[in-house]
Amino acid sequence: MKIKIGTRGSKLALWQAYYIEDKLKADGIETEIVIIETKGDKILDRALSKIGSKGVFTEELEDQLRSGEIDIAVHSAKDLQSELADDLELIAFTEREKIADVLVSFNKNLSLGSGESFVVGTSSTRRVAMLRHYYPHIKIVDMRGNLQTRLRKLEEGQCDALLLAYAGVHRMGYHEMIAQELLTTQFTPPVGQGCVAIEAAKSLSEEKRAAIRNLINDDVTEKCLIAERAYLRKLQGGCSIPSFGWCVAEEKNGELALNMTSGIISLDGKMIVKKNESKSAAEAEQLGETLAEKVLRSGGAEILEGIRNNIS
Ligand SMILES: NCc1[nH]cc(CCC(=O)O)c1CC(=O)O
Repeated sequence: MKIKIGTRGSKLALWQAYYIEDKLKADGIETEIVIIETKGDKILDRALSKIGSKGVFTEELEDQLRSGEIDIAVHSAKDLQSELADDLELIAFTEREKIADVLVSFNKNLSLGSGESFVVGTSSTRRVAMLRHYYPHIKIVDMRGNLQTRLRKLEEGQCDALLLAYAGVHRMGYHEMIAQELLTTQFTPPVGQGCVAIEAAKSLSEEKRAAIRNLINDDVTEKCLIAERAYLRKLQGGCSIPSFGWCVAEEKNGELALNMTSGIISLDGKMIVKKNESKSAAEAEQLGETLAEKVLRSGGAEILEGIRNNIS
C-alpha cells in the first residue's frame, strides 16, 4: 500500500506532512509527499479577511483528493472550514499539543501585562480583538505571511513581538524566542488550534482509510474537535471571524466528559461573549451546537452581524 500525502509548501505545512509521513512509515507503509500551492499561498498582499472566500488554503488540495492525485491532505485543524463538501471528510486528528498563544520576541523581557507599550504583529482578527480588549495600551500592526516571513519582519523591526500559536512556534523550532505564554482564560484558542487533521475523499479505499485512522487518530482529541467544529458550524463563522472554542476532555467515573469554553469577540475588543458547558463525549456534537446557541442568544448574534458588516 502506498499513501500519497498532499500538503501546502510552507515550512509549517511540511513539518506537519513529515510528521504524518513518519507515523505511516513506522508501520511499513510506503508514502509520497506531494506539494500543492494554494491561492492563500500566492496572494500575500491582501488581508486574509479581504480575500474572504472560503477555502483559500484548501481548494487546490481538495481538487486533488477528488481526482485521486493524493490520498490524504494534511492540515492544521485550525485552518479548516467548519463545513466540508459532501464528498470529503476528516478521517483523523492527531493528539493535540499545547494550545496556548505565545508572545514571540528577541526581547524575552516583554510582557503584555507589564503596562509598557510596544508593537505586536498579528493578522488574526481574534488576537487583534483580544489584545484590544485585555491590553489596550499595546499597538498592533497587521502581519501576514508564513512564520518565516513574520519572523523576518520582526527582525527588521516592523514590530517588537509577534503573537502566534505555541504549536507552530514549537514545530518550527523557535521555542527559545517565546517571551510569554498567554493565559487561556484571556486568549482562549480558536477551534482546532494545536491539532493536525487528515482530510480525505469519501471514495478513498476502506483499507487506506482504516490504516490511516489506526495510526494517526487520537480518540480523545477527535471528540474535542467534533465539539469544537460543531460550534463553528452552528455559529456560521469562517476563519476570519474572531470566535474561539476550546474543548477539554476528562475521565470522570470511567467515562469521558467534555468541557468546552467558547465565544466571540467584536473586532474592536469592546464586546465579548464567552460561555462554558459540559457534556459526555457521546454528545460532542450537541455540546458544540448548544454552546453556539447560547453564545448567539447572549449577544453573539449582534457581534457577528457587526463583524460581517465591517468585513464585507
Ligand atoms: N493561521 C496560521 C496557522 N495555522 C496553524 C498555525 C499553528 C499551528 C496550529 O495552531 O495548529 C498557524 C500559525 C499561528 O496561528 O500562529
